[in-house]
Amino acid sequence: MAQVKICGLRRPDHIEAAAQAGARYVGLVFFPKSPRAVSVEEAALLMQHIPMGVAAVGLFVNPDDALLDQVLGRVPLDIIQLHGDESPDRVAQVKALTGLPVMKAVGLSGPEDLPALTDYGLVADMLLVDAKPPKGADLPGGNGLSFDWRLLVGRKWLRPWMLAGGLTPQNVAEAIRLTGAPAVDVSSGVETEPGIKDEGLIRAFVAAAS
Ligand SMILES: O=C(O)c1ccccc1NCC(=O)[C@H](O)[C@H](O)COP(=O)(O)O
Repeated sequence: MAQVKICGLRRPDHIEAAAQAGARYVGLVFFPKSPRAVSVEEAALLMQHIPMGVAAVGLFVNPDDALLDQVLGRVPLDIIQLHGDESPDRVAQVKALTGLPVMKAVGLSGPEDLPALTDYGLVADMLLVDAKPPKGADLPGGNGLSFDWRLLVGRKWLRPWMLAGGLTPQNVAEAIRLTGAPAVDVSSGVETEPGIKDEGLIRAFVAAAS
């Protein structure tokens, strides 16, 4: 039914499990405050376990040019995911600087947040439609929170998009049915605790989404 991205992978065996299960994207988090963060060295090693046909997505939060250069000098990512407060202009700059497709995360909590998807659709290559983090949250994503999927019913954007936020093996099929999402992204829903992925949950999620 939908393509799957498993985000926040930190172990080679989990990357291999995700790929074998049929995930089309794996996410590596370059945000030090995250329990899923990887160093540049760790990421370079993890890349060796990502097979052809599976896209490596690097997740950044308000990265400066130096961080992007440093990571891309060692880690041949396929897609840059921007998950901070990056403006549309900054999205365009990152595309130009890196030469890579950029996926911009947009947090939703109500209809007032929907216009941002149109704005970013003009510059980003892909959109990640996520739940808006709670005020004061430590992380701008990966909080295991969902939003009201009915906000998305009947809507279309200029770019390919993924649905994220509080998805689990139990609810992902219903989320896809309701929203028509062509792709889905998960982190907390395939973990036993923050940052600790579970192979069985990864397999169950991909099976439920596909
Ligand atoms: O996962 C993180 O730790 C993270 C940290 C900082 C910014 C974004 C982060 N994750 C974003 C993702 O791509 C998640 O997959 C997405 O927000 C859904 O997360 P979840 O609700 O936990 O499945």
